Amino acid sequence: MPASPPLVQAQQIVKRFGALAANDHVDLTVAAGEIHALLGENGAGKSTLVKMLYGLLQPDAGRILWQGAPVVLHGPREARRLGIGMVFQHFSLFEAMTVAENVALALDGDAPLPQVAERLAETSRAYGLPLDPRREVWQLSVGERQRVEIVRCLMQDPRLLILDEPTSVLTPQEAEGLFATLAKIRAEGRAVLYISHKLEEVRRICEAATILRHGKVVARCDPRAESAASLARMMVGSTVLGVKHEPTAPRGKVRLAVAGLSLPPAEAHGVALRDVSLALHGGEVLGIAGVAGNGQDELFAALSGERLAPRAEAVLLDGRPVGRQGINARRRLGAAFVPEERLGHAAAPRFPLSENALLSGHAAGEFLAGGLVRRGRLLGYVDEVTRVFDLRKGSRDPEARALSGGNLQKFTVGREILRNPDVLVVAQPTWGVDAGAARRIRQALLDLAAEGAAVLAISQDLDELLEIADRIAVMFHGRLSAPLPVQGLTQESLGLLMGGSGFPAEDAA
Ligand SMILES: Nc1ncnc2c1ncn2[C@@H]1O[C@H](COP(=O)(O)OP(=O)(O)OP(=O)(O)O)[C@@H](O)[C@H]1O
Repeated sequence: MPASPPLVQAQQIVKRFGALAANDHVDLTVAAGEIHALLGENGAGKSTLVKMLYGLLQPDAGRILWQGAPVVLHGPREARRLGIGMVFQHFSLFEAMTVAENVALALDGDAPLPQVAERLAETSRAYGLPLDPRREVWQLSVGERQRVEIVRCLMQDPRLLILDEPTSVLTPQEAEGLFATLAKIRAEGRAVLYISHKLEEVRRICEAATILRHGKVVARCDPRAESAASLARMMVGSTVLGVKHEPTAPRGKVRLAVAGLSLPPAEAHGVALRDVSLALHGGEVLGIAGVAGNGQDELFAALSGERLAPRAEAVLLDGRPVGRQGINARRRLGAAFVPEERLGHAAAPRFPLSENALLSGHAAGEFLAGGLVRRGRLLGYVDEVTRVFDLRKGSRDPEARALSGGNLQKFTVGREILRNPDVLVVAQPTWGVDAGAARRIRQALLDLAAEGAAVLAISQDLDELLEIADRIAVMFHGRLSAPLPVQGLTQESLGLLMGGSGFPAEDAA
């Protein structure tokens, strides 16, 4: 009996953006019942390839075979009809609508809402992805939003599920839940094409991998037989080293202080900040750990001035009370901020990088002369961020949305670090960047601190915090623990704190 053809094959796919070959004769084969990793540096061409498999982009050359037969996918609807589903890095949910309404909107067909809600509840139960169909999306944590996207995709009964960096914003526990779901999907004979920069998890859950570099396939392997280091080497083409860091006790003067800050939730179901205090010293990296949705976003907003404190003295920058001042005033005093969401919050998608640099730099008078924008300096600044953070992009000053996710992350972090701030508050500094770029960003944060700046890093990546922080504090239900020296901490001890141990009993209830 002839063997059945692979579920999907891409053969000699070429995709160009101007002069740049984002995919250069790429071959990829995914079998049914396989979790197949698609690996590569930021900008290697992974998203471009999967967008073609999902009908969002058309190849310039090459062909796609579905169960052995050539297909031309003019759009996602055609891809879905074949049995291809995709969950993107950037979510596409309407905040003001309920989970069920969002799902109903995306389904091809016009099933009545109660029926959709019922199927949704069934699917979420069957795959261990708990969701309440009646909740509005703005109330959901990042992890819950991703669940909505995955369940919505599964409701279309895909044979191939494409996941673009699904765990980059998940806690370890949420990621474990997702792996259990993927195991179930595989056991049903479905295939998963899995894009991730987290090489340890790729080794754990994937049985095949295709590795891209500069748009070309450079290797295929069984990740289970590799180490994270050997996978990184194949991706980057050279050995990726760790950062240089000797954690120390705080020595410099206090540059950022928060004193007894309480803030009601910004929205009906948001998190209240409760009596938060911290003192961040020059020369120090303070890590903030916590399960998503425990007040980290609210803390970021209060530190940046996007939300004002009730009292000016609740937030001090180099001793100056700034609690009642907005983000630009705080920038003028030497602070810089990198929010978690890079497209929409950290960067305006349709603005070129130069204008995005102006957006955060103008407050401190950078790039301006006599009220006019100094365009040459702005472009020079984009060039510098590009050089120092190794941005890969198709032109000198593209729109933010034309950058690959990881490259935009490098830009939004690099833009602030190169301003040499005295205080840097950064959320998820290496979200979605490859191993080499993560090392570069982490080292740059450490170098900034070594020069006397105070760095506060909010991150869900405990390995990252253990690598770069001098002290780590944990957020739970809007409270912040006392910071602990990193030397005595482990994943496990942090995990316990993140679950509420050591916090007042009424919080853990
Ligand atoms: N619409 C576009 N216009 C111009 N260039 C683009 C466009 N989309 C992607 N590119 C470029 O194509 C290259 C490949 O991008 P792609 O998003 O496929 O990379 P990736 O491997 O998914 O990266 P990451 O890990 O950062 O998500 C990048 O250099 C990117 O700047």
